[in-house]
Amino acid sequence: MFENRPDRDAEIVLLGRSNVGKSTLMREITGHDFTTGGKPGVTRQPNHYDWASESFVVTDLPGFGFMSGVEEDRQESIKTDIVRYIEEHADAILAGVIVLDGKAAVDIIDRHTTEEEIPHAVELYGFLQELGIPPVLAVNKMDKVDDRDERLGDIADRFGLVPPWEQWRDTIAPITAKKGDIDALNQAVRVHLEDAKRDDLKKFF
Ligand SMILES: Nc1nc2c(ncn2[C@@H]2O[C@H](COP(=O)(O)OP(=O)(O)OP(=O)(O)O)[C@@H](O)[C@H]2O)c(=O)[nH]1
Ligand SMILES: [Mg+2]
Repeated sequence: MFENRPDRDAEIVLLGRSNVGKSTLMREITGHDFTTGGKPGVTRQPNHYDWASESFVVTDLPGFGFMSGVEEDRQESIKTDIVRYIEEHADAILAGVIVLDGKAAVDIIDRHTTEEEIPHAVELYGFLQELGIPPVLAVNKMDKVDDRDERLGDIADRFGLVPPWEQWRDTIAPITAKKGDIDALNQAVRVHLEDAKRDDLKKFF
């Protein structure tokens, strides 16, 4: 179980498969350097960044899905811990940012869509909605995507959002975290902070 969460009454969480760029995005949001790496499974415990003055914390959760050198049981238990964490702190969480690799996401989702299986990211999206947490899809690594609108339209479709993707700017945010281009995400998060009547936190995004 994850146990190092600071006691704060407002939170934004970053979720997503390993290696999609969660910790890189965390660095861009907070200005603080978190360990990032080329190998999946770098982050094993949540990274929390909190502002004492505002009772606000941003949390970079460990990646789920395939992690090199991590046993399957361990991967399953990380997933269970993530689900429990979200359930436990649902009242505080004002948005759940699901980070996707813009270039790989559609293929990964399609590969895992069968009669018995829902892809993790899609499952997580529905899970957040059930708990009343607004999900935001941060479509990262857009620097590697050439057919931008088509790709974003496919991603919208896979999450049950009717294309064109531009109708869903509160939910779909194309970004390139590595280059600090995260404006679309900041805008989406600000909308949800406003909805939660937490305009005081908009200055962080
Ligand atoms: N091309 C490109 N690469 C990126 C971008 N953002 C992150 N990366 C790279 O993707 C790799 C993984 O980034 P991390 O931030 O460590 O990913 P993570 O999701 O935290 O990974 P885990 O901790 O393993 O779950 C690193 O090599 C980053 O430099 C981006 O916008 N574009
Ligand atoms: Mg990480």
